[in-house]
Amino acid sequence: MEHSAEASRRIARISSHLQPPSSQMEETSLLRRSNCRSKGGAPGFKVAILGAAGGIGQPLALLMKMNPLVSVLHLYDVVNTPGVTADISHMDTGAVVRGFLGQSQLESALTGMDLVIIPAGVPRKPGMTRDDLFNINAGIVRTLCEGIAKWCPNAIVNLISNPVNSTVPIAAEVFKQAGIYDPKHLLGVTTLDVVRANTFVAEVLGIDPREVNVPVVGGHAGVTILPLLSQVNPPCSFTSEEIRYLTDRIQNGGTEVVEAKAGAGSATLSMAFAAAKFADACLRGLRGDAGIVECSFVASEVTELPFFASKVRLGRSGAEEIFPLGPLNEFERAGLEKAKKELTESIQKGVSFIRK
Ligand SMILES: NC(=O)c1ccc[n+]([C@@H]2O[C@H](COP(=O)([O-])OP(=O)(O)OC[C@H]3O[C@@H](n4cnc5c(N)ncnc54)[C@H](O)[C@@H]3O)[C@@H](O)[C@H]2O)c1
Ligand SMILES: O=C(O)C[C@H](O)C(=O)O
Repeated sequence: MEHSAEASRRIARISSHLQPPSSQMEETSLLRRSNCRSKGGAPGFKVAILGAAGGIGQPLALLMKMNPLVSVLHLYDVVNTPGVTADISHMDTGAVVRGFLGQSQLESALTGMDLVIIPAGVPRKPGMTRDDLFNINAGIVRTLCEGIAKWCPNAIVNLISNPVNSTVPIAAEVFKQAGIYDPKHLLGVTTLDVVRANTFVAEVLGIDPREVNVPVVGGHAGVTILPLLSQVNPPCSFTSEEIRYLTDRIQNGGTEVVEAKAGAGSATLSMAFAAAKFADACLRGLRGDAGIVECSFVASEVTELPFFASKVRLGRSGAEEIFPLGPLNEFERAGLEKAKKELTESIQKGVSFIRK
């Protein structure tokens, strides 16, 4: 009785639920997703994360799935996206999540996207500089940007992969070669420097970090990270000892995390928080909200360098306005000269990688 044909069919059905989920989950359920009544068409923006299975990518995927402005979330990586996608897709928030694995699925991952966030690439280990990542990450960023140029040429791009001071110029050159470059669409993510600066300044002042806003300009590596402590909001003053301590801690915040992780990578959780904050600002800008201002490493005429991080106003077409640096004190002017010297080389290295 128990071994009737019907019982065998039931067992087969149950075990089909236990198979590892595919990226779309369609093979594993009796009711296929395509047969569900959901139209998956809630209003909102379509966002892709490239490198979504990594240390930053996973918590960033979680945070973007929680963002009410996101209607569709595409998770792309060269490994492990089926598991990450199955996991994130069970969150009862609005965004529909789809996973994509490997180069052959890059086209589907990118087609129709409004915003592409790129944390793909290798992180630092103790003793390394961000520039030591160039040889591996430059090629990864080039390939992914070639895909963006082909399949979502109008998307806003948030570039996280290090060295940001070189990967943003690489992306710009790829887009120029493809004939689709719009400088307003390409934004290097330096939000973690601002997030750290707000935290460390708040600690020194003994106030809530959510009430602090520190502009951080220049770039995203060592001395190119230039906190403008004379322009902190709310206005405040520091002793010269506090200025030296804060500048050093903000410039070396990344290294502080790399050393504490002792070989297990660099900042991932605070970075996912910062990237989600910046992506949300970009989406609010795309929606047409007024007065959205964030620091970002963008094509710029604020200095004589072709790229520079400073405050930008985000709008429907991306980085719509780039604000000048404002008055700097003597300490900051000296810091600016050091930052520009290193930035010039990093930018040139990125440009040459594509033009060579
Ligand atoms: N801009 C910033 O402030 C900031 C902060 C922290 C880390 N980062 C940088 O972000 C990058 C990622 O850091 P992480 O800790 O998440 O590293 P990770 O190694 O944990 O994750 C990187 C992910 O990228 C994926 N990947 C590799 N090649 C790929 C490709 N061709 N296409 C798609 N995905 C690919 C890997 O499979 C992996 O899942 C590093 O370069 C790191 O230095 C930048
Ligand atoms: O420091 C790193 O290598 C990662 C990142 O750029 C950071 O600032 O934390």
